[in-house]
Amino acid sequence: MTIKIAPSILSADFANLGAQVAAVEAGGAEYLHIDVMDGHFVPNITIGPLVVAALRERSRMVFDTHLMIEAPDKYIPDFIQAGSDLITVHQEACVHLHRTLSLIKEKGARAGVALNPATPWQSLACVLPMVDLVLVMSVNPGFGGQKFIAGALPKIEALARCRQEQGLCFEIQVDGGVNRTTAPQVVQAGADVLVAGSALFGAPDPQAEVAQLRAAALTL
Ligand SMILES: O=C(CO)[C@@H](O)[C@H](O)COP(=O)(O)O
Ligand SMILES: [Fe+2]
Repeated sequence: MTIKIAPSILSADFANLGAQVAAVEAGGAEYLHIDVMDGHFVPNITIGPLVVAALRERSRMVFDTHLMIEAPDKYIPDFIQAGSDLITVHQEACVHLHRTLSLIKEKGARAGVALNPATPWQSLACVLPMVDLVLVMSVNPGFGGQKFIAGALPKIEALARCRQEQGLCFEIQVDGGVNRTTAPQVVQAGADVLVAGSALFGAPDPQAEVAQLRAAALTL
């Protein structure tokens, strides 16, 4: 079994962002998870396209941009232009989800959709064939360092089952409270991509911690 590790820069030292990103890339992380917050959809404000463009000069990782913003269509082209490979929008923030996912693909990126802990996976039934990734939030979005919500596990299992039954190929990503203890649970449930912020950037050696987290996740 293979999984991908997606360090969330929300928990990085922003005064040393280039070095922190280089460390997790050297540690073998496949995706760089970039949390974009607008102070409306979630009660926090973070990163814009300028930061994505600056990091793009320094990294070859897949840039995985998690948009926690209202009306995302307005900013999707800017984030893709800045170097995002994958754009994930929230189901709860999209009035016309099909249109938004189509826009991401038209602009040349992979399309993901995220679900808050209170949102049932069945709300995605009509768009699953067109998405590249489903992000299951295992905390309420807005902040790093929160406790894992175990209710995410049956949702991951149901999505993995649906994917198999329908012959679909989207990745299942889990975001929030993922650490050496919770990682094996989410992988057993069927997750392919693990986002980790505080567990990686809060570790004494973030570069080494990427491999430690991967090893722990695959301990079945
Ligand atoms: O999207 C979010 C939070 O809204 C996440 O990507 C967090 O940044 C994950 O942080 P940890 O829970 O791993 O510390
Ligand atoms: Fe995130």
